[in-house]
Amino acid sequence: MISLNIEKTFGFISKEKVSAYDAEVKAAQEMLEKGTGKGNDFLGWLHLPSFISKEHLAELNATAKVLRDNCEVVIIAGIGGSYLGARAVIEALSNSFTWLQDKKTAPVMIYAGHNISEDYLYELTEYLKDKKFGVINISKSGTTTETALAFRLLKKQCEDQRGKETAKQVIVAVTDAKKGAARVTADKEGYKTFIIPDNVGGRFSVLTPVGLLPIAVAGFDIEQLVAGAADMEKACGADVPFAENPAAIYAATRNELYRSGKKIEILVNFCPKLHYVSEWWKQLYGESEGKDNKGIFPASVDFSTDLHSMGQWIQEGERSIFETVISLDKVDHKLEVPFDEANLDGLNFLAGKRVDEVNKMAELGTQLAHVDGGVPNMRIVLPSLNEYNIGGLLYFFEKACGISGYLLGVNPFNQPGVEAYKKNMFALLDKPGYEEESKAIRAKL
Ligand SMILES: O=P(O)(O)OC[C@H]1O[C@](O)(CO)[C@@H](O)[C@@H]1O
Repeated sequence: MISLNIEKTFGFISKEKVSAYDAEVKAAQEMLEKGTGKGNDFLGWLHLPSFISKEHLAELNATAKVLRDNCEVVIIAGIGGSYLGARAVIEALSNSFTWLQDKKTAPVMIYAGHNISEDYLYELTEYLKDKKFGVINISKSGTTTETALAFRLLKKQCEDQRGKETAKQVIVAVTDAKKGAARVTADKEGYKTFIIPDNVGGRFSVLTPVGLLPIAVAGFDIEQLVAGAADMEKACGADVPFAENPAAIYAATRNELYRSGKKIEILVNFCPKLHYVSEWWKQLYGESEGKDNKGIFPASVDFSTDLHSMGQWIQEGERSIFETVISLDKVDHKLEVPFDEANLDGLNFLAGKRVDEVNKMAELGTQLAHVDGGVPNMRIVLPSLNEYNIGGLLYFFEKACGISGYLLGVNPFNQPGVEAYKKNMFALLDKPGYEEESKAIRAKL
């Protein structure tokens, strides 16, 4: 299970002030538990891990098997919360070069419906031309343009290449129980469907079929993922005292840092497999807290890579940032730096050391340098990359986000601001029903 260390924030904020959040956090936990806070119709994620049944997981695994048995490639069509959680888990647990390996143990997983790039979609459809592929179409609203557009292309291509009957076996929809175009299409075509519960918002949906189905298709153990989340649900429960509750401490510390003028939180990893965990986290916190002209700006970096690009800014730029490091304790493989007689590169001081030891010293050196440079540092220790630990990490962030949003005084479960670009785009594209907006926006051009 993960652990949290906030010692390296205490040169910037006081331990006493963080501890003083106890009452506020209790109130936030109570609002979540009793459903008395803002956005209380979207609390379905709160006890989701402990409610997921064996039968539900078996049904997901059975559908995953159909896709695994019948597809060389599976496209996950979705955007935001409808793909980031799945991608975060799959990339964290996969071999870094999985798609280049000759011996495949699972279909190649490809993501679409998260951009509107013509080149991306053209190149994808070209690649798929000789592939037996399937699609998981994921959209809670069922009407998101990026996803709907990609799915329209993929559905046609799948039917053209594999025939309508096979296409029905290898296209699965994850969407609302009743409404939206994705639901209408799935019902009409007779696709297997999974429901995204009404009371679970997109960014909190990784432990629904939105995340679980693609993760199972990729060959990972969704029972262990859910078990890790369920144990974290207990560890972060409302009955767990503040000082022992990692979600409470994380939420309190980041809010105290924010109140002290640290407006940007940078999520850091030293393992590229965690890149999409950060992408998922950015949506979770960005959409939940960035409203009412408030909110910590969630940013992320992959170290040590980005130490050579963003390192300068972090070390010496405006002191409005803090870092939260996901520190991977145990790596999966062993690789030692070889001894070289000639030592032309001068690296013999590392000979015999594990590559991970070098990485760990880079991590420690960075933490000390950044703290010295005025950047408060929190550290989340992830024991190793497996389903159980990742499940726990995801739930930890979700729970802390719910608490943190209430500490900030916003509704953490809506995202009204996302509509502005959509309205303008539809007006510019002359979508029926947007006639007035079209006129108004053209007048501005
Ligand atoms: O699942 P949907 O409805 O396609 O939405 C995808 C994403 O788009 C948003 O609704 C923003 O428009 C996110 O909150 C969500 O995760």
